[in-house]
Amino acid sequence: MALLELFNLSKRYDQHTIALSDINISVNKGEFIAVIGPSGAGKSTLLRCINRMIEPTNGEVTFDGVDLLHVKRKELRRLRTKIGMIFQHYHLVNRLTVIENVLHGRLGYKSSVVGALGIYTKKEKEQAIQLLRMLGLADQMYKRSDKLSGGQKQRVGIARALIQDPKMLLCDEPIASLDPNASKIIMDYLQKISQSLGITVIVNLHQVDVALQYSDRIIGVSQGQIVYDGTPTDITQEQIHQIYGSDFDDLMVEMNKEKHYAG
Ligand SMILES: Nc1ncnc2c1ncn2[C@@H]1O[C@H](COP(=O)(O)OP(=O)(O)OP(=O)(O)O)[C@@H](O)[C@H]1O
Repeated sequence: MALLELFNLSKRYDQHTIALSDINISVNKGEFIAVIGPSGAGKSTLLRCINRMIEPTNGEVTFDGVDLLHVKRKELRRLRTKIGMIFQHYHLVNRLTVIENVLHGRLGYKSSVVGALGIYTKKEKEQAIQLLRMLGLADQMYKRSDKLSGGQKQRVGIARALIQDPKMLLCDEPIASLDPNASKIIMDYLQKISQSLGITVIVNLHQVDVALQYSDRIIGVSQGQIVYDGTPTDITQEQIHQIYGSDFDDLMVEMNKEKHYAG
């Protein structure tokens, strides 16, 4: 059985903006999927419709056998703990320490009172420490989060998502604010997490070369529709051109620049 299925998923923001139309995707456990496409194609909307951060206009989202669009609030909250989210701008609480930010990932499991008091079990704290060690942040645990580099902040974001004990991670442009070195570290961690923990990863990316390098499957989105769904080895230059349309030339210039910097 697929872990996630989208049937005819559509999102219309207003009369003139159809961000997604009739998206159909079936995702298996452990898959590493890169969603690529030009700016405004609908990548963010797609990711956010999956966990209902954005309400889809039509269609169905089935996650782990449950119809997500018709569950009650409480059940949605429970299911969302199984879907970790990673953001371009990290969404950390700056004045809190690294470990406190990671523990925030447990809030979905707690009543609002217990959560507001910052009460966490010994087991949760041990798990936070273990995750921070795994992500190379053992020395940073008690630092304020705003003292970290971008790449370190994103690793805190990953630890916060993992402490939820998720079955799937949705990553919305996780490396768009990072330099190539930090980007590589983050992508390597996401790949390792997917491979060693069997967690499904869906990642929106601007960088086609990164998508080709890391994913098992590429979903190309253009003007709210899927125009490619297949392996990175099968995708042709023409298909990349079709996905990016008039942005294709800029993309090639960017890719060449990155190659140049990488030596
Ligand atoms: N809150 C909103 N209200 C109205 N229109 C929106 C809203 N959010 C996004 N859109 C529009 O929906 C379309 C898809 O946007 P979306 O952000 O999903 O694209 P994207 O592929 O993630 O782009 P980018 O790569 O630039 O982040 C765009 O035309 C955008 O202008």
